[in-house]
Amino acid sequence: MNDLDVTGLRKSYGRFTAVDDVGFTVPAGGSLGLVGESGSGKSTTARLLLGLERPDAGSVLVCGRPVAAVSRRERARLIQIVFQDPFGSLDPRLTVEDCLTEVLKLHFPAPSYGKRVGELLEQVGLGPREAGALPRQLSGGQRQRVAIARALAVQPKVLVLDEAVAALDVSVQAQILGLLADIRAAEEVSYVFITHDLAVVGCVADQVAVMRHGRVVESGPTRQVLTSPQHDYTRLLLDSVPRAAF
Ligand SMILES: Nc1ncnc2c1ncn2[C@@H]1O[C@H](COP(=O)(O)OP(=O)(O)OP(=O)(O)O)[C@@H](O)[C@H]1O
Repeated sequence: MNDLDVTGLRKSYGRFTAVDDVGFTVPAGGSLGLVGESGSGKSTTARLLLGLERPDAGSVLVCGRPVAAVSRRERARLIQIVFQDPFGSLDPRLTVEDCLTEVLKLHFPAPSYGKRVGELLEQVGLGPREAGALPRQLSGGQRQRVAIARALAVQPKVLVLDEAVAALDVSVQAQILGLLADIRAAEEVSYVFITHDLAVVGCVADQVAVMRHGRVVESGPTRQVLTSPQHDYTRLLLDSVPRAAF
């Protein structure tokens, strides 16, 4: 069974259609890059995947379950998202340890969460020093690691990363992408990488779907799409990549 089956998604705001007949699948443990320039409908698609907005048409199934029809709590166990700027999503008053404990308490009945918090921090390359820190005492890369740990704490089937490394400098980007690749190799989780950056896609995605004006204009295995693009728009995106990353 696929981790994610997306069919015929459509979302309009007034007369403007932001997402138009978008479909893709992600197999178990797979990784899909959803690319396109600003305004192409990527973030709207992300909100539809997460069930944060209802589509006008189409469906999102995570492991065969429709996200629109399950409870919020159950949905959180199916699909999680990490945003570009975790500052906005991390509670500034909670230490890293308290932030992770809070999520674990919501989803798992256990007398002690300390061990699991330690495991999660280790998984994202953080240790006891960061456990006691507040978000403002961490670097951007460390905060993003905390956001990833928090998302993984509920053991979701699918993790959506919406421009999750866009705000980081290139060396930290590479560290986080390497970390995500290691996590995928070790856990039963699949990724949807939403990005305008084809270099990111080249590093982490098995499959890629290229969006333009709310539609998927080209999709296929990443290497194939990056090395022999079929659509003019994909070629244009590739031509505008400033660095030789693939
Ligand atoms: N709530 C909304 N109301 C009206 N229009 C919206 C709304 N959300 C998105 N749009 C429009 O839908 C289009 C797609 O936006 P979206 O944020 O999905 O694009 P994107 O590819 O993620 O771009 P970016 O990378 O800049 O976030 C844009 O033209 C945007 O103005």
